[in-house]
Amino acid sequence: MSENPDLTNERASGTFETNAMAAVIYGSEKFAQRRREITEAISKIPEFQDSHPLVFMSREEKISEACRKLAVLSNYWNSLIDTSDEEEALHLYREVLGLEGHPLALHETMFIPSLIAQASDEQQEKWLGRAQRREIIGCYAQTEMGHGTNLRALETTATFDISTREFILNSPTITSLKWWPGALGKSANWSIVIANLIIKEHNYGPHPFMVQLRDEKSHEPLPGITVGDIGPKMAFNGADNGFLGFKNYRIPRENMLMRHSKVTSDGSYIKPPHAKIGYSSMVKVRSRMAMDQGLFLASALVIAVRYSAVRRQGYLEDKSREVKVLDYQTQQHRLFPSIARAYAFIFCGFETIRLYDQLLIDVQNGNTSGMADLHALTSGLKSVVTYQTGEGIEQARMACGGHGYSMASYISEIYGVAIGGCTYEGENMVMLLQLARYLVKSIEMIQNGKSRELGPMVAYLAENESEIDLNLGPNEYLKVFEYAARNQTWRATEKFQKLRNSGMSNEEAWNQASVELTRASRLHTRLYIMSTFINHVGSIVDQKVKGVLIDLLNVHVTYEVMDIGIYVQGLLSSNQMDLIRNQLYVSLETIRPNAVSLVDSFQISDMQLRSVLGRRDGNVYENLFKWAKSSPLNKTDVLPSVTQYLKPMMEKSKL
Ligand SMILES: CCCCC/C=C\C/C=C\C/C=C\CC/C=C/C(=O)SCCNC(=O)CCNC(=O)[C@H](O)C(C)(C)COP(=O)(O)OP(=O)(O)OC[C@H]1O[C@@H](n2cnc3c(N)ncnc32)[C@H](O)[C@@H]1OP(=O)(O)O
Ligand SMILES: Cc1cc2nc3c(=O)[nH]c(=O)nc-3n(C[C@H](O)[C@H](O)[C@H](O)COP(=O)(O)OP(=O)(O)OC[C@H]3O[C@@H](n4cnc5c(N)ncnc54)[C@H](O)[C@@H]3O)c2cc1C
Repeated sequence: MSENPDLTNERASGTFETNAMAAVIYGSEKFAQRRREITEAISKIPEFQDSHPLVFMSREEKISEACRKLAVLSNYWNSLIDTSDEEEALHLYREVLGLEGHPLALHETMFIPSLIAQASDEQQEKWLGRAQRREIIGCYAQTEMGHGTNLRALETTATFDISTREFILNSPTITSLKWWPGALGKSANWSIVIANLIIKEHNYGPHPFMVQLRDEKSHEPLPGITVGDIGPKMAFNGADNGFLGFKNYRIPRENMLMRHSKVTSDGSYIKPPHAKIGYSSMVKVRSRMAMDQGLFLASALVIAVRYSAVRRQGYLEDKSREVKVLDYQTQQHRLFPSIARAYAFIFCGFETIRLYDQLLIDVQNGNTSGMADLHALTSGLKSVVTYQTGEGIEQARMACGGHGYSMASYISEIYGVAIGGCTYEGENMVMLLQLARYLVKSIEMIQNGKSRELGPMVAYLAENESEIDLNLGPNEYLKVFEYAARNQTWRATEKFQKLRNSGMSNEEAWNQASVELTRASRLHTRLYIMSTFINHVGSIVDQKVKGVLIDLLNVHVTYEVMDIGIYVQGLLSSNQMDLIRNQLYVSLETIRPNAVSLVDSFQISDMQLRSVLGRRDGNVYENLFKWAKSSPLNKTDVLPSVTQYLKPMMEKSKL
């Protein structure tokens, strides 16, 4: 069937090449090209198609479908991608497995990275190759039923038995059961388990251990292990998040991951070079989250923008033809700032992935000095992007009206998966407070006359306000954001200090200042996102692409500043606020002809989108009808439940 002419016209009105934009989004022409090649190759392999729409499947069917595709994938793996390239691998996974989770998700995102970061060279020799060849399937078991945030209160123990040189793992209480780890329930046969290291009755706190859970031949749980699935979730139902308990389960001493902390055979403990080095797998995932969430948001926007360009409802001036809903200013205001955020998140994502890779090298070379900075940055970023992604996806759903609420849009699934990110890898509020610790310390450095020692990301906290001339462009908006973040950080810090100086304990003062502190963290992070966006656009060579991204940046800076209006009242007059508001409306109009091309540029395939509304060809209505007819409820005209219950009820009522 040919493309919907409304979309053809939209594409014709774009002022740039989507392939050139994709090269900017994905960091290089080479990778953007590789993504297309991988997508193209996959589309020719029929076994990769869903056997029927995932949304009509039970959990068991979804998991089985994911396993089926993984088995097929293992035959093609080496021919489809450069296996040493993590981004290619992740693209392949997204295309084939989608976003609902699968048995290898944690294997790739946490198990292998933990082995790389935490296992000694000998341990890597033993396990890493096996994991990379997928001879074993691993997961990351840290969270317990009773504790996820407060890692110091984890209850699982790994007690060193000097006589046998083994660790004995135990789950002493119900609340100590590992609870949530992805792929633990039914798929993984090995796990990195975080347990308290106990030697001669001294608790050295949480450490990572490599633990075999299931027999490699029968896949049956090993004696001493209780393991299973935790049941259905809001989303991610293609994943078997699990529970895990240990009863006097013994593992060799060599199974404690010993790149950094060590236990010798006589039971001596060797400290790591940094107390939190064992938390690096979390930092790794957090450093990926801006990118992953940017892509979730992008997916919802591809759907909503394409659909809004073919959905006609109501009239503007021309009463002879209904208007595309994308032409309503309210629709543009609902969608376009989110397009800008999706771009901004992806740009930040590439930056934090690069920073993590660098940190990994530094740490392997004994330099841990960058850990605190990256922990603070990624803590704030994961919190802000997950929250704003959730907001943006929900707006995208509403922008699709009634059909947005149907699973045919697939937006609800994207939403459910994306907002999981507000919780996993550290609950958002908790992570904002981690960043706040860093910001408060920075203010204390300024107060102690050490401004010169501040890192580049917090140097603005020591600066004075300057005059703002909004006609000068994005950098002036950055100054507005700096003002807001600086003011809020000082205010929150001073509140905390005042409470503490009044005699309150440090903890209680912190608690009573914490809402204000989280606000400071959000503003600081949004400033970082904006400045990364501005820097990125500044570096673009293709002038057509650059021109459109400047327009998108204008949407971003004006929308973001309007959104934090309350924090800039002392800086901007109401006339200046009006000016910004009007600039935002102008920017929405400017970007309108490029809206479809901007979302096309994400190059997210129909196979991955799984959305009837977001189809690239825009042929929504006929496919919506086809999709509804394929619902299992429509297999028969009369359901057994009608025959069994409703008919007798109606007949009884007639009497
Ligand atoms: C393969 C294809 C898949 C496709 C991929 C696509 C998309 C992705 C989609 C899905 C992913 C799927 C599933 C997600 C998997 C999820 C996994 C998990 O959730 S794993 C579990 C994660 N758990 C957490 O994040 C726990 C959160 N809690 C913590 O991190 C810590 O407990 C907390 C809150 C930081 C406090 O730690 P604690 O030990 O109590 O700290 P202290 O108070 O003793 O000390 C605090 C000081 O330590 C510094 N600190 C803390 N963490 C770090 C760190 N990581 N690095 C450096 N420094 C750290 C902290 O700043 C304090 O320093 P100061 O005292 O202020 O100097
Ligand atoms: C989809 C999904 C996948 C997951 N995958 C894994 C996995 O593979 N492996 C794994 O180990 N775990 C996994 N988890 C668990 C996840 O990491 C934890 O749920 C998460 O870290 C939050 O911890 P919690 O559940 O203990 O929340 P809680 O800490 O109980 O949070 C409850 C409330 O208390 C507040 N709170 C808690 N502490 C503080 C504080 N100090 N200050 C202020 N407020 C506070 C929080 O902000 C929140 O509002 C997953 C979770 C989900 C949802």
